[in-house]
Amino acid sequence: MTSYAQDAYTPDSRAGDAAGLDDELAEERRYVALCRDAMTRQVEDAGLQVTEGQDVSGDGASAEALGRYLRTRARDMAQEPDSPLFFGRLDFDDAPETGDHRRQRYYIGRRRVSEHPAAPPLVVDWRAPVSRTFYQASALEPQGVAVRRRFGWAPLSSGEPKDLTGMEDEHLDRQEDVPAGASRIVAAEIERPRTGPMRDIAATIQPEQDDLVRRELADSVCIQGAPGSGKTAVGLHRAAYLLYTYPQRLQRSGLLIIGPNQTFLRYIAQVLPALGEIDIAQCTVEDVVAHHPVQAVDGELAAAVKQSHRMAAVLERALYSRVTAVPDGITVPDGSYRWRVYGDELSRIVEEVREQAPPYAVGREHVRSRAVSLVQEQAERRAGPKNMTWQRKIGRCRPVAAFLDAVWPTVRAEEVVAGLLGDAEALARAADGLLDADEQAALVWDRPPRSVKSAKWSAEDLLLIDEVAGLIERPGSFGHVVVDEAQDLSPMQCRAIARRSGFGSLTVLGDLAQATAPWAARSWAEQLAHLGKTQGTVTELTTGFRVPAAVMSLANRLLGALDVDVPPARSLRQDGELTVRQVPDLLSATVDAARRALTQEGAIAVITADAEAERTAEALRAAGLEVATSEDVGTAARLAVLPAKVVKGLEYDHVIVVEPSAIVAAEPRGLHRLYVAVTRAVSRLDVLHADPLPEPLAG
Ligand SMILES: Nc1ncnc2c1ncn2[C@@H]1O[C@H](COP(=O)(O)OP(=O)(O)OP(=O)(O)O)[C@@H](O)[C@H]1O
Repeated sequence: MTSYAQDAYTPDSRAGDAAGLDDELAEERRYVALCRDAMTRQVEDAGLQVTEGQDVSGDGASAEALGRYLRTRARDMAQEPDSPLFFGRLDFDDAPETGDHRRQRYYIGRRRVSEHPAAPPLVVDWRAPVSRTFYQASALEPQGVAVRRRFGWAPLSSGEPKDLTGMEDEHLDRQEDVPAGASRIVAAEIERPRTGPMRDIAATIQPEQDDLVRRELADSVCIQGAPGSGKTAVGLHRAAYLLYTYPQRLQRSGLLIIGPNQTFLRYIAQVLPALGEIDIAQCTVEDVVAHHPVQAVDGELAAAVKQSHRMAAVLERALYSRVTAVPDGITVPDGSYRWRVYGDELSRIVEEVREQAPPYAVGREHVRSRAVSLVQEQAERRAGPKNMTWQRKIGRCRPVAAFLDAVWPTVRAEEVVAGLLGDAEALARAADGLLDADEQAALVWDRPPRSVKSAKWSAEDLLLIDEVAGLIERPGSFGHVVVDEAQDLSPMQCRAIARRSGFGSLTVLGDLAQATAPWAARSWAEQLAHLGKTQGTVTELTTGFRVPAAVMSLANRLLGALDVDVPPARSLRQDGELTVRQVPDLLSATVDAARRALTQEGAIAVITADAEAERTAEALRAAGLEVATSEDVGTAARLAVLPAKVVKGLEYDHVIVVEPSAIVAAEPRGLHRLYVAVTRAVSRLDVLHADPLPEPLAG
């Protein structure tokens, strides 16, 4: 049974029962008022704790962190006095077996609201265990729920804050539920105009999405999802869920979100704070390995080789080529004694440590301590027990240090990489059987720098440095890492992420059909192996929440030509418009299309081949239109002109794709790029072309 108070939507109508509905709505509004009061007190309390926080914490740094946290919380709450306090209600069946005939009732919202910390919540956090039922219960499996109520919030008039305006009930106890496609409240959320950055979907998470959001922390999950199927949304909500459910473990080890570029990170930046999570590291994979500024650009072949997994083996060989044969035995002075350790004994130590394959720096220390043990055995036989201070002294004495520096020298990652790129012979030795002659030639620097310090590194070099640094010393592992647009990661980028999640788990999000990088993944099994999580499970999402059916069918025609093992997507949305027009003058047609688009609500993107973006933006500006660029996505003018390379992950109400054949021709995986471009549209897609359309779209 669905009831909509403002705008009654009643398949099983209670027509004539409008008065009853109004009463119920009035009752719910009273509950809103109660929650608002409690919320106001929470804000005041948080403000108070800010002041007190500075006095109670132990040291300056933690006082600052605590103060910052509390201030942010107080600010968030203060900024949201009118935001919907809850979006759902669950009424559970009576429990006659316990003699309890009151219906247990829970309101579900983005954050917990209570009159004081120890009181039962007025609103339960969407991540709490009981909230799972809100997302999962169905007529087939009611899970004890009698009625699920969804609330609609909207401003009563324009400019007003949002108010409770409607509700939909599903009587699961009478086997009635409303499929997602038929729910007015879900439809309103999906079809709302997009302005500004991405928003959370806590109110309308679908059961298959909820399943993924709530997987356990230890599970590594990989989500292959059609465009607009909610991969990014699921990844961000999973991050928020994990932080709520495993606070201690994740506070210790941390949670990291990796996105494809800064434009994308700006676009998603608001979702986690809106869900109550602040201070979560969000960065690109380039940021992860940013040991130095990028000051050089590699040629195509050099870049491709450096991104390939074969490079990992080359680097490992190069690093361990520094571990050399033991010259001779050593003599260690110790007061009036001289201890002799023979070369074959030392060789055995080095060999055994090498076999154990610890990180390089740890290996060096193992060799040192085992050499000291050999000395210690002799010393103790002759002169009695030796303590730690003695061991440290022997470990640092000149003969032992010289032996170590000879057979297992300390080394910096930059030196190893520069040693390869600056020396064709060294590279040939390390790359023998792994890279062919052309590949090796592409890697060697034309003009080696005078010193490692003055080397100018490319983006790919930083990956090599990170790989070697990881062999020397393992970096700390995050408890969980969410990786978006993971189909585009190269094997070496995957390895950089694997090093940072070795003891943690991963949420891997992507779409093989949207893979545009030259080294992009062909299968998830392969990508998971590079990410160090072969045990990760792959789940498909095929229902699109963004792209209307008409646009999706155009995209599915492209999909057929992409040679990827991905099922066609279906859209939940029957609205939307698609036009494909051949025009004599692209620029003036683009200006006209943009003008028409501006007469409607929402955000508009003009997507062109990379080389055409600037010219197109100028033409629109010359026509008097205000135009944003990729730098101010989600913040400035409604109309943005974007090169095709930055639109991955973004969405716009109205998309104008200009000259598809130029987008396709601009790069080897141009058809994939076009697939990404056309699937950015939420409501309307205009395709403008002067040249013939690419093959799969023609005819
Ligand atoms: N359950 C849902 N309820 C309402 N909106 C949803 C839901 N799931 C996804 N959406 C919306 O659909 C749009 C697409 O979601 P999202 O960007 O997460 O998809 P995606 O799979 O990452 O897309 P792409 O592959 O194109 O990057 C977003 O506006 C998101 O808010």
